[in-house]
Amino acid sequence: MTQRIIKFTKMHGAGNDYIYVNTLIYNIPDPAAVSVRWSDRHKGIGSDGLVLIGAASSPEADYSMRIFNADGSEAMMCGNASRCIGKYLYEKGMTDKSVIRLETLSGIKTLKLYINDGKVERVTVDMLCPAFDVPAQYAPGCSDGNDGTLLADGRLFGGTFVSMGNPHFVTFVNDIATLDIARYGSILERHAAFPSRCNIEFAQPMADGTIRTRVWERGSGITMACGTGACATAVAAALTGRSGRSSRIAMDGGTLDITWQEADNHVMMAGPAEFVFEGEINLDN
Ligand SMILES: N[C@@H](CCC[C@H](N)C(=O)O)C(=O)O
Repeated sequence: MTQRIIKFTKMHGAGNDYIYVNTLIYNIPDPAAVSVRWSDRHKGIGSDGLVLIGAASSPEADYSMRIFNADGSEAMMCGNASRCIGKYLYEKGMTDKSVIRLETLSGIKTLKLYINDGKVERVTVDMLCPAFDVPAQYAPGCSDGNDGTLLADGRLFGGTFVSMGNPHFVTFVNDIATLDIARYGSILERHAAFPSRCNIEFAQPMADGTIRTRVWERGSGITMACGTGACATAVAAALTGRSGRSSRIAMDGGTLDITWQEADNHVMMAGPAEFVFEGEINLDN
């Protein structure tokens, strides 16, 4: 019988906050609906979504991750959650490995934990290769390859489509501090160019060498950071000559260090992972 009282852990990576449940102990029968209820910042726990940690189906992996956005949609990958899972598994004694293989819907990702005095201080994730498989309907108003220009509420946004296991449209702007990202992000997420909707990154290279990036996430709206979005931004910046193969992506909730390796084409993401609090909640809430 499914237990009704579920113990959960709230964690964040650069401010991108999720509710984590160990499904080796607790069964969540309808995670999409639970994510909508629990993510609510007024009537629920409050988060950008729900993350389920479970057994891996592949013998190559140690554990698995499933990620649901705040609107209940399931995503293929989450960069910030994968770092948090590394910390969760190690500090809760579920592994003593400092290299963990995590199964996701977009492949097995390798996490490397940097441990000091029993605490995981930083996690690096091998995010595998970026893909530029342009959505079928990306053609309207677009130029060549994965670059295009999209119209949203009277403003044109030139950008690059990058898949990091999930879809991203990275648009470079020159008014990042004042841009109304809720206005434009909500329209671009559901633009006809993106049949499966899209995560949107608004980015601007800054004088200090960082790339200031603000995010509108598919299924969750404005978030403080997006790991896959940071990777997509770094790749788009490198492709368009705005940066080299390594970038510091400065998001609202923290900075992620991204390197797009020349040797194997893999994108490496490094950043923090933090516990916020533990709690328990009735599955029916
Ligand atoms: N916050 C995430 C990505 C979460 C999923 C995304 N909203 C989608 O629908 O693809 C990250 O850190 O990568």
